[in-house]
Amino acid sequence: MKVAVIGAGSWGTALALVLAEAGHDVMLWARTAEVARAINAEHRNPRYLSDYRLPDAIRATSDYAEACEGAEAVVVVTPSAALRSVARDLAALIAPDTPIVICSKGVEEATGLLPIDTFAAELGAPERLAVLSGPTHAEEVICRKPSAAVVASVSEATALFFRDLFATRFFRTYTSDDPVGVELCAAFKNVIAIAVGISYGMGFGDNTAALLITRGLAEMSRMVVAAGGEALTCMGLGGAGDMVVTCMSQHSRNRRFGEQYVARGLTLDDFTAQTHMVVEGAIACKTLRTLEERYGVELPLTDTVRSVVWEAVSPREAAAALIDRPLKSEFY
Ligand SMILES: NC(=O)C1=CN([C@@H]2O[C@H](COP(=O)(O)OP(=O)(O)OC[C@H]3O[C@@H](n4cnc5c(N)ncnc54)[C@H](O)[C@@H]3O)[C@@H](O)[C@H]2O)C=CC1
Ligand SMILES: O=C(CO)COP(=O)(O)O
Repeated sequence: MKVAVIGAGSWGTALALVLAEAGHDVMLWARTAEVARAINAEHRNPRYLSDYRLPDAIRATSDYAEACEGAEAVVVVTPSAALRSVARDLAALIAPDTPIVICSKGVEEATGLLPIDTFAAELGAPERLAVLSGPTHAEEVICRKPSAAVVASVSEATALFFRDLFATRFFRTYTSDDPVGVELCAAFKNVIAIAVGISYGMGFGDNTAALLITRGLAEMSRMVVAAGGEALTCMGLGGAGDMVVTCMSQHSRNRRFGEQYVARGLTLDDFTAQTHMVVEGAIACKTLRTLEERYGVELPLTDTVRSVVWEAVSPREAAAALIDRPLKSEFY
């Protein structure tokens, strides 16, 4: 099958490899002609995961029309902040029934919309839309370490289509009918990974990390249920699975941002300038506020991360405020 992958950062590059290994012809869209040229000439992405040779079945372009020409499926892997403009660009280039899967993790800042809803607002036809999420660091997928992801869609046929499109011996895929739950979990776990990173950066230990992860899962479930998703999704690959890997893995940018930047008084701009990578949790701690207000749920960890990253509250002050919260029952 001919598959267009939109976005040639770490995750787009790793997913292109998965799709090539699954036997598809992949056209990878990169933002710059220089990256596309290098992938075609040297079979390596010069900016991300550049140690790994990419299969010959992956070709690259910086031209949207060329990427989408003849595509039988579209895989979107840009930072979440770019999703609306990607949806607008794609609208004119792909057939109205071409299936699209979004692999970005975040919430739209201006509207509080989840990725599928942002796409549906531009393209209609939510049945052909899906999201893919899970505990899947690109750095491990690119060297074919066994990993698994969930594909969620309101349409069973679309979920099955993408499940089968990606499935390989090292990348196992499951389906879900709860895109809202999967998308919210994906946005949340990045915020909690920043909190865990800050906590380690302050010299706290594994107990504190487990406390943040578990209370983060409670916060995640409250929001998912309030938004119409299923609590069980929070126990799945896109929930607990991704929460654990993002909070504990050396590969996580969100955790690294918390541990090596926020805890040391450095900013998001410092991180971006040094790595050219996206820290979705730094944006999500702001964008989730819209949903917090819309659904009237309490998100103390998300609020705390936002206050430290954006409102100049010191990590020590923020930790003290959390510890001093009134004692209560665990689940009610
Ligand atoms: N890296 C990973 O292991 C995983 C990442 N993701 C998600 O995938 C999405 C993309 O992340 P990565 O591939 O890791 O990015 P990255 O941090 O490796 O690189 C950023 C990429 O975004 C591109 N970019 C920046 N602004 C853009 C714009 N306005 N329009 C189009 N492209 C733009 C850059 O050219 C670059 O290709 C994020 O939402 C992330 O949360 C999901 C699962 C795993
Ligand atoms: O989503 C991811 C792993 O599943 C990537 O997390 P980071 O963006 O923190 O690296």
